[in-house]
Amino acid sequence: MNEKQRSIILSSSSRFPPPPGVRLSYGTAGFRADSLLLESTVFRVGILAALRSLNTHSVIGLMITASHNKVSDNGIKISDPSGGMLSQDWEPFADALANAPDSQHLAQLIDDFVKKENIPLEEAESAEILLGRDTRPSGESLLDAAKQGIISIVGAVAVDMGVLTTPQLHWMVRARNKAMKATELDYFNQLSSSFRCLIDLIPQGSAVNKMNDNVVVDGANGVGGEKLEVLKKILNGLDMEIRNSGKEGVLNEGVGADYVQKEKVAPRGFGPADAGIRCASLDGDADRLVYFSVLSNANNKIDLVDGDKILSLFALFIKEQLSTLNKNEGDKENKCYRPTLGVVQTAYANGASTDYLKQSGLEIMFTPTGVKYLHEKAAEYDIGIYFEANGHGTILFSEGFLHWLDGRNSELALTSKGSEQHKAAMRLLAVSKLINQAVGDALSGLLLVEAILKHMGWSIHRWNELYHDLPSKQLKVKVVDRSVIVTEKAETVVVRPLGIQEAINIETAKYPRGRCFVRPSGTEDVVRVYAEATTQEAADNLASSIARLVDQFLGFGNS
Ligand SMILES: CC(=O)N[C@H]1[C@@H](OP(=O)(O)O)O[C@H](CO)[C@@H](O)[C@@H]1O
Ligand SMILES: [Mg+2]
Repeated sequence: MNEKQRSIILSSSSRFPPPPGVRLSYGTAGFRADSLLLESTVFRVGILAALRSLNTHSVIGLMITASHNKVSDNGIKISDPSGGMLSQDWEPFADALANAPDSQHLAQLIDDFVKKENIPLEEAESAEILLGRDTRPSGESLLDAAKQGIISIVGAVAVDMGVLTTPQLHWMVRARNKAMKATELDYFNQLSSSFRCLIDLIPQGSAVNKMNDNVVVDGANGVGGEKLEVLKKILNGLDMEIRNSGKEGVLNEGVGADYVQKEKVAPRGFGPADAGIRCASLDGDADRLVYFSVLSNANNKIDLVDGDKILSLFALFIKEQLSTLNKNEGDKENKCYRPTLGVVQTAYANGASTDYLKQSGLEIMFTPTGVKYLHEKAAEYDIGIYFEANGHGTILFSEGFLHWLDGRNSELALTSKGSEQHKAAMRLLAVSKLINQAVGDALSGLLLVEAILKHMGWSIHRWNELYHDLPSKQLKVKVVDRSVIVTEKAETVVVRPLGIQEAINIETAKYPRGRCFVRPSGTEDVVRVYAEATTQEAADNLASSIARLVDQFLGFGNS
């Protein structure tokens, strides 16, 4: 890099010194920490985003959020040109930048990296970064730090898109890079028109009643609730009530998808009066969605309808539409394209969901935890559906399949307009527009669930009855150094330290249908334990005994 560029980086970075003694890592979903520690990291990620934009000759996104974490935390993550997560081979550079001890080291790192990757710094006027933030109070000043980082690469442009959900920002980045309309209004219009299309295609006589019509949504006191209020105004055909939309109440405190899924209780603002009603919960940046219904016998207990069940509903619907589309076309090879359909889960998927999906004839793949892995795998199919149990997921359609489907749809419109086949083609096209192709999106996921339930004429109870979850339990164990745990087989087997897995196997074998695995968290300084068994008591006991084992092998020796 030239002297001018170098001196700009040196002087601007000296205004954002890193907090002493803090080591940050890009982790499962970007950098996350107490917001007071993040200014320097965010500034440096701004630089990285500008370099990434130059390197890919595309628009890059930068989102300031800590999702479901407490309001005093914040974080930053990057959207790649496709709208997906930052390419994993840049993560070590992100880590190195964030942890450079001073401006000199930082400038040197950048210089080395620019040379190594052949980044055309002299073309910086073509770098453009879209910035978004959630509703956290620290967001504004952190966004400013990110801007300072971006503009310290001479010529790079930062565009502040304001308060957004994480999936909205990813959607915009993807749309911009495909030269499509990319404003927030375009996003809302695409969602509402494709939703309307699915509603208009609902078979006559589907059992609809008032109870089935109404959905109540917990907005986690965050950006999702706020945006849903806007979407609701332009939506047609959905009776929706939004609570915890952030006007009062603290972000993620006793509310939101993470709380509902982990604690299995109703969020604040919901109670016995809601018994039987279909309810949904978003997380703090609206990329996760779970459903629930409040049980009448108090204690705020709920029936949880988690990401696995959303996945099952989507898979069922897609499979049904595909088989309708391909009906009677057995001998006409050219018309009958058999797209590959795959489902992607992690080890946290409830075993009952995996059994159900297998019995339904679906191909299931497992990846390690973290959307970046699931997304990558799902993209290998013509239609790839992925979900984490916690409610993050989406449906990906390959360009090739969409191209074929478009053609088939036009053909059917001419030869058999309004036929079942034609409707199936239109539904699949509408789903591909409704569901976010960049990342899991609670807003678009919610609309798709609502449309499918209406299509099937199902209540939340009917949906929940698809299969019965096996009782499960999750625990966290603090250990001395969680990075010593190395896992294989999509995190289901510990290969290091030696001996742990054998001990886990012996313990698990004591429980009928017992399943258990441990892995180091990518977002918290803990080891997570997951156990499943035929009764809640057995799952609890299995989880506790494995947690003790982990502590014996790796902990501080308290057990
Ligand atoms: C068990 C669990 O829910 N893990 C979450 C959590 O990751 P951990 O690596 O387990 O901390 O946060 C990730 C990012 O939000 C999410 O992708 C993942 O599913
Ligand atoms: Mg989130």
